[in-house]
Amino acid sequence: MHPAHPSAAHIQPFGAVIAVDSACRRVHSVSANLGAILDISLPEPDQLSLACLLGKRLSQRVRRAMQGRERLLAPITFVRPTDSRNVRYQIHALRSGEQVLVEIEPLQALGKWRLLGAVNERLMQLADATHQEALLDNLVGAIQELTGYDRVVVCHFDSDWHGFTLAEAREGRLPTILGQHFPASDFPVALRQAYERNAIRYIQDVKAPAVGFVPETAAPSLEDSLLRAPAADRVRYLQALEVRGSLSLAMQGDSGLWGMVVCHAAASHPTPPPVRDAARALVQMATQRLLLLRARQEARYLQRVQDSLVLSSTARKAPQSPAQLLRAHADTWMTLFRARGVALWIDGNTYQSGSSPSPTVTRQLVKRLARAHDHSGPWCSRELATNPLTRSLAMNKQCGLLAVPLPFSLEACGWLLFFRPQQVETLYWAMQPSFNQPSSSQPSVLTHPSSPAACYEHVVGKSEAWQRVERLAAVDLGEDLTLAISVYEISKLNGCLEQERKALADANQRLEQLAHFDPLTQVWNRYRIEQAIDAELVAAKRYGAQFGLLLFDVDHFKEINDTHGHALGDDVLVALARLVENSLRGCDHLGRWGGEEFIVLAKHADTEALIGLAERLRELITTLNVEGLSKPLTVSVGVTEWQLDDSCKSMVARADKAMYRAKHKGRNRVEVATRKGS
Ligand SMILES: Nc1nc2c(ncn2[C@@H]2O[C@H](COP(=O)(O)OP(=O)(O)OP(=O)(O)O)[C@@H](O)[C@H]2O)c(=O)[nH]1
Repeated sequence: MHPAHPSAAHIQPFGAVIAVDSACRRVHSVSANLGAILDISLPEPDQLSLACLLGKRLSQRVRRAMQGRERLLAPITFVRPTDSRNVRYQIHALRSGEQVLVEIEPLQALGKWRLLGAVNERLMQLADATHQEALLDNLVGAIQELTGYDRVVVCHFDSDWHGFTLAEAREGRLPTILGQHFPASDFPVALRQAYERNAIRYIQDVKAPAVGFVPETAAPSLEDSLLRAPAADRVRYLQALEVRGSLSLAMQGDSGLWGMVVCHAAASHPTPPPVRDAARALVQMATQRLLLLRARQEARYLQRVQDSLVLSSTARKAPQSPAQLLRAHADTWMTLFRARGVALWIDGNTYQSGSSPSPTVTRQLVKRLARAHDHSGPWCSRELATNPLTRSLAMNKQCGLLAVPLPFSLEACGWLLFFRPQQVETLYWAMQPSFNQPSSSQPSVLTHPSSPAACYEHVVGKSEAWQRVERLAAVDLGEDLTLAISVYEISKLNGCLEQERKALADANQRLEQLAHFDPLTQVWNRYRIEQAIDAELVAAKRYGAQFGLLLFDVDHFKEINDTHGHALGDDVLVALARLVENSLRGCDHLGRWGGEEFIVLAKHADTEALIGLAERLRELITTLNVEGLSKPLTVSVGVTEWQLDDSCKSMVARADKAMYRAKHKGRNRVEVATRKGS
């Protein structure tokens, strides 16, 4: 809406400018209309000082107010009597390079209190607005009413600096431009910066003849002057919009220019300084309110994302794998981030949902991101087909990407990837964009010009833009996911450790079984019964406890094997061991000494008790019934009691001798070892 070029040193005729040195004393040049505006005749400029133009007191006041300042904090008003009446003026001053520009504007009489009342009422309404739409409608309505312009719009800048009219109030003399776009070339960087220094631009009448400076050679730079005359291309531009008078007010967001309030009039439209200031106050209030509403909206969105971050809290109780996480949450995430596809890339594995590229393409994409993206924040693009990082990847269905690194450790990184499809957007341009200087951001495809001053363009190859708040929320989600997946990995490792621990315990148990038990009969083996005898010997020596051994051997076992087979022989040994073991006291132990020989370790027993036990066992064994066995089973038993200085070997040897004696004496009997070991 505003061509960029600063005007040459000309001002608009409704005010006058005095260019003085930086100390506000010596006059360098004055606008040619100064005499007419102040109703005085001017001497030659090189004879002039600010004091002789404004009077000593006023010039001193200006000098003091400008000390150490870039511009006056508040305008200074003064009254000058002329022949017919007193004329009120307003002075504004600002520095421009090495000079100070003193701008003088006559003030028309205004219904001051009426203005204040109207502004106050509107300020209250703006402060109460609860939605952006209502707020902006209120704002344009208030400014239109206050200033009387034919058309007042709010124009918001998108991420490409194209302007878009969001709200409009009209009196009917100019056509609507609501919902239309203005190309970024209308708002070049220099102009945007100028709005940061001076929030108001005002053109009373584009057709008014511009006023030069005297002497022309000393004309100042008027870049930030409110009085500056519009440059020729701006005049053409406004005329193309059928606009003669314009007032623009910047809306400064927290990260630069959010938008502008632009007032247009079809005819010359004098707007007195107090009205401009009141309009500016309304815009500032509305901008503050807007920022607050947006901050609240963002906070609500972030809260929704936070509410979806149940992962880290539930993760500890029931850790989920990346695939499970994606299955459970992909739909919620896609809704929150307005995405059609989501993918997780973790440790070389891809998990995806919705419209995402193939795992191979995802792998390539992640590799490139890891190489090119050098900080921990998110990476995003809405034009994957033209972005140098992604243009050679086959992602036809995906047009926009928001990629968040998941920092698992210094070496390992995963990625959370959101994909958006192309969104064909129709931009309604307020006038033929080619009207202005061509620029890279100028739309290239234009179709169906519906009128000389309006046309529309289909913008292809772009997804919806990723909002700042979405990028912030994605980082939150990324951190939460990193935590949840780490918890899962740790619990998986713990699970493996637990499995290994159990396997080790099982192996130890098997080893213990092998080391201590006879594999056929499952009673103690020779090694274990020897251990038990040794332990008992220690106890006996220390406490003098009585104990003894019964060594028994199956009679004619070879015959059983030979007659019925080795397998039945085995069955006999198993049945015999079971029978004897079950008949023993809990403190006594049975062990297989080897072949068909067994030992009973009988505790707290003297010779008499040992003999009793041996006889009981011998008789019991004759009752053993093994299927297939034709004759009753008998054993020969050697009994020995513990003697001082005994060892396991000596005790077993004595029992063995006694047992052989039993064999020799006819088998199926009990023999007690003598003290000497015979
Ligand atoms: N089925 C089976 N036979 C075994 C096992 N261990 C040893 N034998 C057999 O037991 C038999 C023992 O025979 P011998 O030592 O001649 O004694 P015996 O036939 O019992 O005769 P006496 O002891 O003199 O009554 C041998 O044939 C061994 O092969 C075993 O675990 N299973």
